[in-house]
Amino acid sequence: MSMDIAHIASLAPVIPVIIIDRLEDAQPLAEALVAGGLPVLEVTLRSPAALDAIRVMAKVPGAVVGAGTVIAPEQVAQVADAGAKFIVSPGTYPALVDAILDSGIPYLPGVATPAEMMYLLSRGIRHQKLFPATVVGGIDMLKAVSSPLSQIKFCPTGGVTAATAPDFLALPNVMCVGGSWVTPGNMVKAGDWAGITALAREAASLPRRS
Ligand SMILES: O=C[C@H](O)COP(=O)(O)O
Ligand SMILES: CC(=O)C(=O)O
Repeated sequence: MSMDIAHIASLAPVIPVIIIDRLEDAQPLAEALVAGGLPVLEVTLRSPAALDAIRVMAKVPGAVVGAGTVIAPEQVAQVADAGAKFIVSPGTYPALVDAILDSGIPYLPGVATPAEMMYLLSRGIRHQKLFPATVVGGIDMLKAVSSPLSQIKFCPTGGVTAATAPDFLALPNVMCVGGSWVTPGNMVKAGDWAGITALAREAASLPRRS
């Protein structure tokens, strides 16, 4: 069954944003996050291992694995081939939107300004990622656009932490948040999967308003 982005975003309050340096970490990391209650995993195309990591993680029971840092139209076929269930981009532009909508893969595009939000609305995209959230206004930005652009639900990402995630999730126009705090590089390097499951469990228990 194919899932739309609203459904995927509804599966957990936090989407871990993951950089895989060693392919052998992919499976245990995905298992640790799913065990902690975070099934939606964004593997960023920022390392040579990323596409293979998506392939490996997609086989982990319960995981819904997407590709992040998709910045060029030609990457869409690559992530589709790897089995990505959704696509995230840090920003957006028409040729990228065209390629991703054509692929039929659920899309969570990054936006930083009302103009970009409105452009995406004009393309029928109501679920958007505010990025880099804390740099472009964070909570204040989300509150400011909540009335004029009330159709949009956001996944703020970039600078969100365990401490600030509850404030974002309390906003009515926030569906979930993204962040790397549940996959600290030192814990991945050390293979501290139990520690990552504990972080994921905390994140998965965060209440959200919408
Ligand atoms: O590039 C940043 C990722 O999207 C996540 O950001 P973060 O490390 O601030 O949580
Ligand atoms: C920032 C992010 O989530 C991305 O690179 O797609």
